[in-house]
Amino acid sequence: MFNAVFEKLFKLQANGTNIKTEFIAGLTTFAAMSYVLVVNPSILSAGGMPVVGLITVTALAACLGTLLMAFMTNYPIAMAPGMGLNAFFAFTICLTRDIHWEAALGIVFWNGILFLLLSVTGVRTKIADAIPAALKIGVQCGIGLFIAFIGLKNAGIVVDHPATFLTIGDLSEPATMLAVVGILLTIVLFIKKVTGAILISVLVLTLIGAFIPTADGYLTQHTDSFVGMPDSISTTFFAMDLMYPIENIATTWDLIFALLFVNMFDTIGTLIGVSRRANLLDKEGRLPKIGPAMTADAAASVVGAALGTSPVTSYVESAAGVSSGGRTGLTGVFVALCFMLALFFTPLMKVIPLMATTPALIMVGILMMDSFRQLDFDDLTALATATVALLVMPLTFSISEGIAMGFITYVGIMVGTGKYKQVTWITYAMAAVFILRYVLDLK
Ligand SMILES: Nc1ncnc2[nH]cnc12
Repeated sequence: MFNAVFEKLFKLQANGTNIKTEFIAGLTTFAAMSYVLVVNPSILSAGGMPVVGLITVTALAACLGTLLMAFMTNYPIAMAPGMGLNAFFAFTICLTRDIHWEAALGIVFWNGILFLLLSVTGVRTKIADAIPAALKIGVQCGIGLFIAFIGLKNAGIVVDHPATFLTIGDLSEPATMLAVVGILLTIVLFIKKVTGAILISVLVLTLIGAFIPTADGYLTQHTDSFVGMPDSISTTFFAMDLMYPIENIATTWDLIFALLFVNMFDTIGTLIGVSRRANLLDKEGRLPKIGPAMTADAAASVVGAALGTSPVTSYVESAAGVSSGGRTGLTGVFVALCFMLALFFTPLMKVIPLMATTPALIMVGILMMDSFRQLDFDDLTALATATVALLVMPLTFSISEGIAMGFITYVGIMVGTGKYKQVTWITYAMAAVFILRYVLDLK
């Protein structure tokens, strides 16, 4: 019976998949992105939000956003409050600008509405189509490096350094060492074609972590109970101050614009990157349902603001599930279910160490790099454009900056080499907006 319903809703056969594959893909994507349940509350509370209930808010936002994407597009793309976007919310809007979190949620709401308007009017689709093919490859690989970098940072394998910015961490630390072992384990499992390799490694690392002592207990903290009722979200639910951004438009417009920019290009980059990996692009390299995908993404931010979190966005970690075979919205339905179930395991969720998710992130990074070979290495314009995007993303910790720099590089080279007639006006317009944004320092 389920077979028939799922077949009808998600066209499993036509997409070369089945319920079991989609189930494993859903678990894998969830495993790769589950850190959001721990990290998002800690970042939002750093901006002054009351921490109680934020795990519930994060899980609900991820669940609803992912379901929107699953049913509106049938793509295996999961959503959750985005990293980077949450940092912008907490550190720039709340702390630097001294705006109360309820007013900041109002800013997120209006950003979502504007985003929605751009999506339903098709402006965003035109923008996505204007991205040159080489830049799309650079974006996919750059996101791979970005996500691998998040993993390396979470595990302490790469740490900051006052003279060189970055350096190798202390690999004699048991947690860091375990992450390194986990990375190798994941790669070996993948080469051996073990189904659910990423998920297995997260679970193995969490288990081993329970036996590794640290200064304050064990790496995977021991807990008396694994299950419990979720915390209430009454403090943040519909707490957004919708009038603040309107009444203070002179001081909030640039924040709304910045959020809109980052959100839009994070989304475009992620959608293109993940769908390239899932072979969802058509012959011209375009994503057929990019319009509905963007609308779902924008609507999720509005829902997120109402629940009480920073913008909800398409997650690059979806590439983990795609790598284990996920091809349809059914993957997303399983991800959403996992988020719902995780709520009742809040005590258990709290003990999965951050570093246990590192191998998943590194593996996704490695897999996303493989499309670099599709680049025409004899075409220096393509190579330079893709390389700039690829480098800038991890180094600036931002998908958007990578896209911006890639656009500017591409247009700069085309104009400089006299091929300016081959560039579409919308690509020129995009490059102009990016240049203006840097010149006016609208970050
Ligand atoms: N901002 C973001 N965009 C895409 N994927 C993400 N995964 C975590 N944060 C993300």
